[in-house]
Amino acid sequence: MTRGIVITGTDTGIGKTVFSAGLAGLLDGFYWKPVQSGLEEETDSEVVERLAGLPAGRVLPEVYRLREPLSPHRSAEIDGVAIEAAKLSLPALPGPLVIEGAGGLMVPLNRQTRFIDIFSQWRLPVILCARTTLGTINHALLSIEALRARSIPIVGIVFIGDEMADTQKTIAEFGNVRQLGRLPHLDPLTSATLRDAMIASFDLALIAGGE
Ligand SMILES: Nc1ncnc2c1ncn2[C@@H]1O[C@H](COP(=O)(O)OP(=O)(O)OP(=O)(O)O)[C@@H](O)[C@H]1O
Ligand SMILES: C[C@H](N)[C@H](N)CCCCCC(=O)O
Ligand SMILES: [Mg+2]
Repeated sequence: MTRGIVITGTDTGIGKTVFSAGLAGLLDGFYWKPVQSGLEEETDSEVVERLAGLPAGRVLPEVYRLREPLSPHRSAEIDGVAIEAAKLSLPALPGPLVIEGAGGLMVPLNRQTRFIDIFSQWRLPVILCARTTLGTINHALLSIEALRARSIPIVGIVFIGDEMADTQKTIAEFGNVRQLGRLPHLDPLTSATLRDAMIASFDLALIAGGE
């Protein structure tokens, strides 16, 4: 297993946190959301604590907790906080770490740095999460191109939602990426249904094997 894996996505609100919770649970690992914007609703770390089924202490504290549910750069400005990339250094841990960004790759942390710049420094393998609904081909292929332009290793793509066989195949072919699996919409979404769906939908060896 690699020491860490970055979960990014084509957009915000597509299911990165739910997939990250499932993956951290499956790996019996740790979860880290370094920058959380939006504190009024359940935070991503709290969602993972609820869904991953991990023992206490496996969800690391965020480095930045920003009040407004906006792009982190703006949320930080409103809170009077300057996000410093140097503070987002990788923690050393005794097990695999699942790291979630916020939104997609080009989301800014401040007026100079975007998530993709940090991912590029970390040099960790990345899993790209994508919706299956219309519009996703463009978002997914642009995201893959941006990762490749920076030589960021791509483990593969995870789809979230109802099966769209041609869409998934088209992205995998044009993007030259592996399809790691598809997490269906779960109702109810609980720790148990998520764990069962993760086991049924993903081959851990494929994910843990890296690029
Ligand atoms: N597989 C799923 N089954 C049921 N509901 C889901 C699933 N995936 C995501 N959701 C729901 O969709 C919403 C958005 O998901 P999630 O918070 O994981 O998105 P995200 O990509 O992490 O967003 P952000 O960019 O804010 O971190 C949540 O309400 C979540 O419970
Ligand atoms: C508030 C939201 N849930 C995320 N935490 C942040 C998403 C930032 C998206 C910015 C953008 O691409 O316009
Ligand atoms: Mg999230």
